[in-house]
Amino acid sequence: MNKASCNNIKIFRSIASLRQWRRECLLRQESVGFVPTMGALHKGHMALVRRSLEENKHTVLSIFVNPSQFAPHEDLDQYPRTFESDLEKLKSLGNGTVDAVFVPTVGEMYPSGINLEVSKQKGAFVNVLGCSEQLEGSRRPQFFRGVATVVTKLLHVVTPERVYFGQKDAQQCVVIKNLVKDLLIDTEVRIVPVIREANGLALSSRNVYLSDATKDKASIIYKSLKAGEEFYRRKVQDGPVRADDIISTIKASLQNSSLDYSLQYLAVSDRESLDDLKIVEPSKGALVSTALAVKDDQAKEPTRLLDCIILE
Ligand SMILES: Nc1ncnc2c1ncn2[C@@H]1O[C@H](COP(=O)(O)OP(=O)(O)OP(=O)(O)O)[C@@H](O)[C@H]1O
Ligand SMILES: CC(C)(CO)[C@@H](O)C(=O)[O-]
Ligand code: BAL
Repeated sequence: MNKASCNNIKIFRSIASLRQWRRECLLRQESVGFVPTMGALHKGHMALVRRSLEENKHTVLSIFVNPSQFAPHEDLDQYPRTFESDLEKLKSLGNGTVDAVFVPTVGEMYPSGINLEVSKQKGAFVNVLGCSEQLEGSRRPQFFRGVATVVTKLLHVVTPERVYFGQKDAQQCVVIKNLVKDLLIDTEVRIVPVIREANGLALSSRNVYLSDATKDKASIIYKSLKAGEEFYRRKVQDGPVRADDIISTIKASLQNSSLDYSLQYLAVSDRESLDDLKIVEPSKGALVSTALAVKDDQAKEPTRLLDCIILE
């Protein structure tokens, strides 16, 4: 069996070895929780792991930098790959850590091969229509097709009772919920709140591209979202609130900061359909999500930072 063990954490590098272990769990009627990641683990990932540990007998975490969600001009090659320190972080959780880490190869995950140019791709892909095109999708047109495809493959292999995603990637959560519903996949999707630095910056693997000074300045993103939320809370006492007024409040806060950024989108959306809202009704609430391309002297390319809050 292609399986290695590391302080009791099993490392599965092939689909067959993971499936064999999964079959044994099924025979013993033991539940499995699954945390898909692209590695470069941080406390945000650990929050997903902790939630899975609480709710399942076993937990599997996958590390796979999925090529099909990257456009040819994006950072697939530079994306941080830190397997040894990822494993150390998982081990440091102690006895209550993951049972297994699944690290498949690109060849096994894409038996027909994978080309980053969509027009040159062959084989089966999954599209979740209606919620993949706006927000992130407007900036990264092939992104959710890649995410939905790889998550479908991973769910076929792991067949977990529950799968865990972070609210930071708010649109991804909506896409995955619809994917699981529409393809009749037998797993429960669990969403875990955003984990942040003490200053409010959302943890993200791509934060490693930024200097400490820029990370400090980037904390204005969450502070600005919170300013929007406070504005909403004040106004909603008198009835529905105009989305444009929430957006203006957030933009004003961002513009008053020393962060060097260009705003890719800032939207107030329906929490389920992701449709743009003109008015936020207190009974329905809204998702406020944003992406900024942040410039840093240390990095050649701007770094895209995502964040969001839910208005309830
Ligand atoms: N700060 C966070 N709080 C909660 N969940 C998070 C956080 N950051 C990432 N996650 C979740 O961890 C899972 C794996 O994400 P991924 O490995 O892409 O890390 P990431 O930090 O989102 O990386 P990137 O910088 O590429 O966006 C996703 O479900 C993601 O939403
Ligand atoms: C869900 C995911 C692991 C699919 O590659 C990725 O998009 C991520 O880490 O958010
Ligand atoms: N967490 C999102 C993964 C990506 O940006 O590719």
